[in-house]
Amino acid sequence: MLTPDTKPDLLDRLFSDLDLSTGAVAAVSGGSDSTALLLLLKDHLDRTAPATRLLAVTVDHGLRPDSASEARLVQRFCVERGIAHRILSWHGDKPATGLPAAAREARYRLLAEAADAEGIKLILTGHTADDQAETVLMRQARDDDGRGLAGMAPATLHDWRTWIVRPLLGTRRAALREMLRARDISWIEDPTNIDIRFERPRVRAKLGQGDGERRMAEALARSEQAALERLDIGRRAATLIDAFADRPVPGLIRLDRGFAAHQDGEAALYALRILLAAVGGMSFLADEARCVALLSRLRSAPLCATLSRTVVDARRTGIFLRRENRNLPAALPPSNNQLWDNRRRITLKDGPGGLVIAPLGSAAARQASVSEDVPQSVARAALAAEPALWRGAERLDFTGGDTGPQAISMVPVVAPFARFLPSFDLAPAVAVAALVGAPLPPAPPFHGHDGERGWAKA
Ligand SMILES: Nc1ncnc2c1ncn2[C@@H]1O[C@H](COP(=O)(O)OP(=O)(O)OP(=O)(O)O)[C@@H](O)[C@H]1O
Repeated sequence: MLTPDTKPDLLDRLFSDLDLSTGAVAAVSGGSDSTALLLLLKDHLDRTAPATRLLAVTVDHGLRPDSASEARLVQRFCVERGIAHRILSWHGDKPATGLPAAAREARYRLLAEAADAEGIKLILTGHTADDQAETVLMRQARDDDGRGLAGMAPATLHDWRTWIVRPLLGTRRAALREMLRARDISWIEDPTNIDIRFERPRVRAKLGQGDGERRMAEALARSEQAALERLDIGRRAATLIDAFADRPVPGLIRLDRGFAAHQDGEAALYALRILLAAVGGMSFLADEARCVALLSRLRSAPLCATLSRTVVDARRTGIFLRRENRNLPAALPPSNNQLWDNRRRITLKDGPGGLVIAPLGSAAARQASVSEDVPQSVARAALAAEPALWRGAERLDFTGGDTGPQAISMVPVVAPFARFLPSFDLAPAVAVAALVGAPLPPAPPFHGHDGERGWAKA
């Protein structure tokens, strides 16, 4: 446990696993945990690698009257210690519902942009064991499918490019605060952290009473177990995806019929949930109970069903998955780093140049040449829902790529993990990436433990 007189080598263990070669962005709100993170990291770097670039970033969400002055306090704190610091403000529209989730998305986007601008590949946050226990208890209360009980992953890949790491996830908040007090350092108390109108502060308050310590220890033990299980089932699902799935034409996944009858039914179920989300362009895995029913029907008869925006067409020759042809995005000019239908990432070097992206459509798909070993109607229906670039009525290269002076790419993504990929799910994410033609994700930023953390395949 961390105490004020904790030996440097023990402290260093928090960071010694990390590949800090491109530098680090520390996400610092000014609260106790992220202030402690910044100080510990600075100490570690001063001792072990003083030339490493360290940038502290504070996001001003503009949601509380004091947020701007608090950000400036953090700035002063950093300047006094010779730490580079930036304040980034969340401008865009603030939604009336789902505000915390929108704030979180914006925060990570801004942090990733700051890292990108400096060529830094790593963001560190101050999430603690206390945060982890709260997260697990909240998810448990929601009758989660069990995956969520793993809590926060030690690392999460943002936008398939920047790793967010949580080095303090095994450290208690009280220990960090003790360390700060011993150094005579104060921190900002965010009033929303004790506002019991919100769920997390309510859970936090309960953990501070009576048998709170025991409940916290139980929640942490449960999350460790759930994390191991999630890694394990992810690896088994990845093995099945590798063995049973291929992509005969863009937008179409074929599963060998043996997939549905595989003896590792649990892994087949997990693989199916991931594949349905990937094909349908969904951020969430397909519903577990409905997939159980679907898998069992797939074992016996031919069928055609729709789940998670994906048409499941099971025939004698295979189980075919394709994006349903409803509710596809309307024709729109492409914009940079946009996710199209949550299935393609658009990268635009110049302006849209009068181009629009729209589904290929069935008329054009009918003219496409399709390999003989796939049912033609199925292949064409899949192609019709794929994105194409148009200039007026003229269709350009429908798979994207360079279009004359315009450089546009429309690279496949692994929908459920395109924005956030928890390290727990790395193995199936890599398997689906290889399947749909998405680039492989960057390896997690840990020395020597890649296999253990799920980077088992690439
Ligand atoms: N406004 C912000 N600017 C930069 N980073 C932030 C901001 N808000 C949160 N974070 C990062 O996310 C982590 C978890 O956020 P959370 O909201 O749980 O913490 P907090 O109460 O704001 O502050 P702390 O974790 O520092 O006590 C923080 O430790 C910090 O690394």
